[in-house]
Amino acid sequence: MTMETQTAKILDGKALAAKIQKELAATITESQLKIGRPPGLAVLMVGDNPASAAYISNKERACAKVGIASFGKHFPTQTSQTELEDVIAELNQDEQVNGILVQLPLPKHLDAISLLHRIAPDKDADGLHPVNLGRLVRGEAGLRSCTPAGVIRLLEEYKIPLLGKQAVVVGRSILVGKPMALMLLEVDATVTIAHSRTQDLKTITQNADILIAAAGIPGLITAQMVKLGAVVVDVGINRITDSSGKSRLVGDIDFSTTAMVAEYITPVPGGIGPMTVAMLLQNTVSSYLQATSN
Ligand SMILES: Nc1nc2c(c(=O)[nH]1)N[C@@H](CN(C=O)c1ccc(C(=O)N[C@@H](CCC(=O)O)C(=O)O)cc1)CN2
Repeated sequence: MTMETQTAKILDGKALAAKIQKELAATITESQLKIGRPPGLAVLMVGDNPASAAYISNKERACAKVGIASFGKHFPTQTSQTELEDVIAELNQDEQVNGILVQLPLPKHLDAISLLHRIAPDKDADGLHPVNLGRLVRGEAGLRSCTPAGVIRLLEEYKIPLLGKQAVVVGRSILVGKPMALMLLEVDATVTIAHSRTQDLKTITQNADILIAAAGIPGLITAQMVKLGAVVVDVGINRITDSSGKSRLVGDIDFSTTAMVAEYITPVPGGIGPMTVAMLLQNTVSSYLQATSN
């Protein structure tokens, strides 16, 4: 009896993120000689969500690697909206700080959207301010949301054709799904957004040349839902505990079965997660170069 094995090629986000970080480090070394200081990124975290704390130390390590000064600001869970707004107002004025991000999710009593509105659009390292989202809608230059920008950059690196292709995005969050759909439109894909209320998801995903799963549901997409030869991108990052009691990361795509039908697939971990961090560093460096260009 022969065992069926993976046939899809891997879209290696970890390797591409390392390459981008190397390029950014070179840019920073060169620019710093003229500018006299490094780029700065402020990361605001509220509360003690262990996953958020891990993602932040990941971002801080990446900053240190490329030469970005990171200013971590950790606040207790009960911090008020006004206190955070005041901190953001100070950071907006601080010349050492070129990028500001608020780690999500926030504790329930805080209004994340209105905090994001307070970040100066040109320091919006996560690309989630309405001005930057508006620029994306209009196809203008601006800071792009990190995860979807990472998806596009990875597809471009592997020269995956997007023009005229049927792209399906499963998920409609402001962090990923909606900006992802707009970025796919920017490169002339034909885009469908599916979500939790979509009827007959399988019929829609089976039509996708490019399938982006960003629903936050472990294993939502199985091989039966994927067209033969499709390009499958997994944005989900879900920590699950398996039957042996071990905790591990899985995506929204059932990797082992889907890899038998797809042409390309992203792994979790090692796919879009590292690309998100690389795009955050890239946004911070572009804000720095823009702010110091006069
Ligand atoms: N303000 C933001 N909050 C959140 C974002 C975001 O982009 N901006 N995205 C996620 C979390 N996130 C970044 O903040 C993030 C998650 C995971 C990774 C990553 O590199 N994951 C690795 C695996 C790491 C592990 O072993 O745990 C991988 O996929 O290879 C990067 C960024 C929610 N909040």
